[in-house]
This record gives sequence, structure tokens and C-alpha cells, in this order.
Amino acid sequence: MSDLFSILKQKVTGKNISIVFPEGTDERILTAVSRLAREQVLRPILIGNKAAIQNQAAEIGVELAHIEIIDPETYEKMDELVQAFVERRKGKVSEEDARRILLDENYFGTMLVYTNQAHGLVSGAAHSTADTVRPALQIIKTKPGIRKTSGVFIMVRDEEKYVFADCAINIAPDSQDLAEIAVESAHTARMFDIEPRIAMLSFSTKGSAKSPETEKVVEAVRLAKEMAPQLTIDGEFQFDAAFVPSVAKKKAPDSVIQGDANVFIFPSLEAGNIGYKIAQRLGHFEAVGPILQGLNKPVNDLSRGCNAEDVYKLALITAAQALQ
Ligand SMILES: CC(C)(COP(=O)(O)OP(=O)(O)OC[C@H]1O[C@@H](n2cnc3c(N)ncnc32)[C@H](O)[C@@H]1OP(=O)(O)O)[C@@H](O)C(=O)NCCC(=O)NCCS
Ligand SMILES: CC(=O)OP(=O)(O)O
Repeated sequence: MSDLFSILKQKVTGKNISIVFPEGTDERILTAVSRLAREQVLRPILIGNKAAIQNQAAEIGVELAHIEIIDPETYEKMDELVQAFVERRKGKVSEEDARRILLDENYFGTMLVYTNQAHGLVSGAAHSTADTVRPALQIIKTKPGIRKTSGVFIMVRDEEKYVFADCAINIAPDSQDLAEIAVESAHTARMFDIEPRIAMLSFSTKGSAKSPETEKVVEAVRLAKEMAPQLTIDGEFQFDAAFVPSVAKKKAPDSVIQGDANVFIFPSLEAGNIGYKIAQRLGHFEAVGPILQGLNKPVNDLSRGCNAEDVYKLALITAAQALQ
């Protein structure tokens, strides 16, 4: 395991942090959870039918001793959870609907976090991002002053580490959204000991093309600098101008970023999601995330293409967020 995750592991171990895993029968989740419990890194809580989870664990040969399993169907405090959910979604959900919705493992798990019965949640190995994050958007909500949550990947290859955003949530961010994503991504970068040098990406560098898409990014740079004047941030950049010093010299010689950016803000979800998967699958970067930033409590999504190692590492990150 790289230094990055060893440090996170050290940071969270022994703090009795509890993380909910709503996908209790998923093989990758069970493998990761069993390891987290065995190494006493954190306290996992699995959601689902107890017999089904135990059968699956036995089938793949993983040990679940001392791991709490909660089945929403038989949860004895369901009435309290229903009341808390109706109260949180005031006017938007009836008691009858709440009772039905809370049988969904992601809604149920998110309510455990909201009601302080767990510190964070990791899901998405078997659910789409929309189904994983919607309960968090509705229940956990964003921190005061933050309009929207966004999804970051920490991209790791040997000693290299970068932050990519937004790769998961906001389909068509406007300039204000992009500026907020940049500022939030700087905070997230520091969590991984990355001193942020932020590039706002486009298909244009410093006016080489002009269109509503490029103007959106130019305005985002202006807004981000206004929001956080202390940040090292610039754009609009094509990826090569942001990342390759010799190209930066030609395309953006006067920029504060000289081909040395380490936080990359994509102009749309299309670009961000496609971009991270190319770096992961062709560039052989490890892509851990998406880490949701800006929420009141840590809830993180997985790609359905994840493996047990990704689950383990995202759980470490979730626990570290809980300590912040
Ligand atoms: C995230 C996503 C599911 C939200 O869509 P949605 O549920 O239709 O959103 P809605 O507009 O109905 O809003 C639902 C709630 O979430 C909130 N919300 C929506 N987007 C949000 C955001 N980016 N940040 C914070 N809250 C958000 C809304 O304010 C609303 O809250 P309310 O019910 O308390 O008023 C949607 O934007 C999406 O599908 N994004 C792409 C996900 C994806 O497939 N990514 C690629 C793979 S990672
Ligand atoms: C983050 C992401 O792309 O998730 P999935 O692969 O599950 O759609």
C-alpha cells in the first residue's frame, strides 16, 4: 500500500470510527470489511439480511466475527428512524412513504449516519451513483455556505498523486459551480498532503479558442480567485498546458501554473468521468473515489467497476473525513 493510504490508516486506527456498508452481500464489500475489522482499523456495519450475508461470506471464505449486521426489515428502532426521516424531509414525504423508502439499504444506511449511529457510509459497488448519493443529498445535505456537493477522485500511481473533479455528480456545472468545485477540491487535496496547484480544464488555453464553453471556464477562474484569493489556480487550460512544462511555456508562458498542476477541474461531468476512467484504465492510475466533498457528514460512492482494495481505501478516506 502506498504511503498515502498507510498514513490515512494510521490516522484512523483506534478511533472507533463506524462506517456503514449498505451492500452487505457484495463480495468486494465483504472482503474489504472483513480486512478492516481484522486489522481493527474501524468498526464496519453491514446492512442486509443476516442469513444472506453470512451465506455469501461463507461461500467466499471471509470471516465476519464481531461485525454488526443490521437488517432494515427487522430493525427494532425503525419507528424512530421513520419519524426522523419524515422530519428531515418535512412536507416532501409521508410517513407511509418513509416506511417504504427506508427499506432501501442506501436510504437506511444514510439515516444511520444522519442520526449519529455511524460516522460515515460507503456504497456504490452494486448501485449507480444516482441511487447511492441521492439519499445523502436529501438527508445529509451540504455544509453551510456550500451550494453543491461534487465527486473527487484521488489518482495514484507510484509516487504520483493528483486530484480530479468533478467526475461524479454535477452533469452540467456552470461557472459558479466550477469555482466552488475548485475551492472544495483544494481542501480535499490537502487531506492527502497535496499542496493544491489547480488547473481549470478546457479544450482551449488562454483564449486559443472562444465559445460559450471556454467562456464558462474563464469566468469560473475569475470567480474562484475571488472566492479564495490565496489559492494557486489558473485556466482555462488544455490538459497538456496544465501538465507538461514545455507545453506550458509555449501556450501559457505567463501563468502561475507552469505545467505543474496537481488538481484538475473538468468543465463537465462528461469530461471528468471519461477523463478519470481513461487515466485509470489506460494510464494505470489507481482511482480511489468518488469522494463526495462539501457534505455535512462523509458519504462516499464507489464505481461499480471497483475491487476490494478500492473499497478498503475508500473506507479509510471516509473514516479520515469523519475525523475532520
Ligand atoms: C446527483 C443526481 C443523482 C441528483 O439528481 P436528482 O436526484 O434528480 O436531483 P434533484 O434535482 O431531484 O434533487 C434531489 C435533491 O438533491 C439535491 N441536490 C441535487 N444535486 C445536488 C448537488 N450537486 N449537491 C447538493 N445537493 C444536490 C437537491 O437540492 C434536492 O434536494 P431536496 O430534495 O432536499 O430539495 C444527478 O445529478 C445525477 O444523476 N448526476 C450524475 C450521476 C452519475 O451518473 N455520475 C456518473 C457516474 S459516477
Ligand atoms: C464513478 C463512476 O463512474 O461510477 P460507476 O462506474 O459505478 O458508474
